[in-house]
Amino acid sequence: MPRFAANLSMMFTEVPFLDRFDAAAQAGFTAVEFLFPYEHPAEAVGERLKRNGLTQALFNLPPGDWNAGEKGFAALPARFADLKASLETALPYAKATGVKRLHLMAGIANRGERVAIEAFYKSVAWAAEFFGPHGIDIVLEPINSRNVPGYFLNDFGFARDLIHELRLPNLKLQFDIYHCQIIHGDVTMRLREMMPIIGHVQIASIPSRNEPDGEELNYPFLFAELDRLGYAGFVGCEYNPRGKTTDGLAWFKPYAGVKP
Ligand SMILES: O=C(O)[C@@H](O)C(=O)CO
Ligand SMILES: [Mg+2]
Repeated sequence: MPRFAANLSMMFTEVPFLDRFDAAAQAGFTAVEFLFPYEHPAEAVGERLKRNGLTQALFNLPPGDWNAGEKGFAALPARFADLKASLETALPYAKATGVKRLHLMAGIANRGERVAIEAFYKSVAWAAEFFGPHGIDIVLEPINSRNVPGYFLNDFGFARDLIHELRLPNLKLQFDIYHCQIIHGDVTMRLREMMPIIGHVQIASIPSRNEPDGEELNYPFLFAELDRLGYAGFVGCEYNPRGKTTDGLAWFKPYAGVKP
């Protein structure tokens, strides 16, 4: 049975960020993820997590100025110093939460340019080697160009090849099913092919990015497929609830309370 993690950047936004841990636990989640914790002290985040007996499944490394449109800088050659600094910023949050995987965002850059590709390889290797001694994986997530125009990493095949080429034991793929369906389709066959390198999975309905209970994909089939494939990681619920978060959790009822 999949182990679901509530995404606290998108779910339970009816309450302030730190209160979302309590709300997720009350709803039956045993794990959480979110995009960025950096506006809050690391100790406060860790305290909410532990108070609720939650496991931190994932969060993202600092992306730069998100409100100005930055989406990370791993593929931006001129931003390598920022990349290195961002790893130091994230480390206390990783320690406070005990997270075992961090998402490194690529940034807005042209994958047709060699300098961007070289910068990305260099940043990915640096980040993985930085966090390896801490027992933390770096995960890379292809993101569709409809949601994030110009995003460097918008192809699952490119991410797979890079992971195979770099051969770093703590470098994995973040397989967001929502993005995969929009970019390529053929989700089940891609899950089967890429399972050995998948470090994290995320879900949402397609195309609306709401609860995984309808529209284009048959999620009960995909959840069973993850089990058939022996996937033991987390499944992040990265969706925008249609209404109140708890009103949209009927799909989750059979899975509530599953221990990580
Ligand atoms: O799919 C997404 O958008 C997220 O997983 C993310 O990390 C970047 O926004
Ligand atoms: Mg995602």
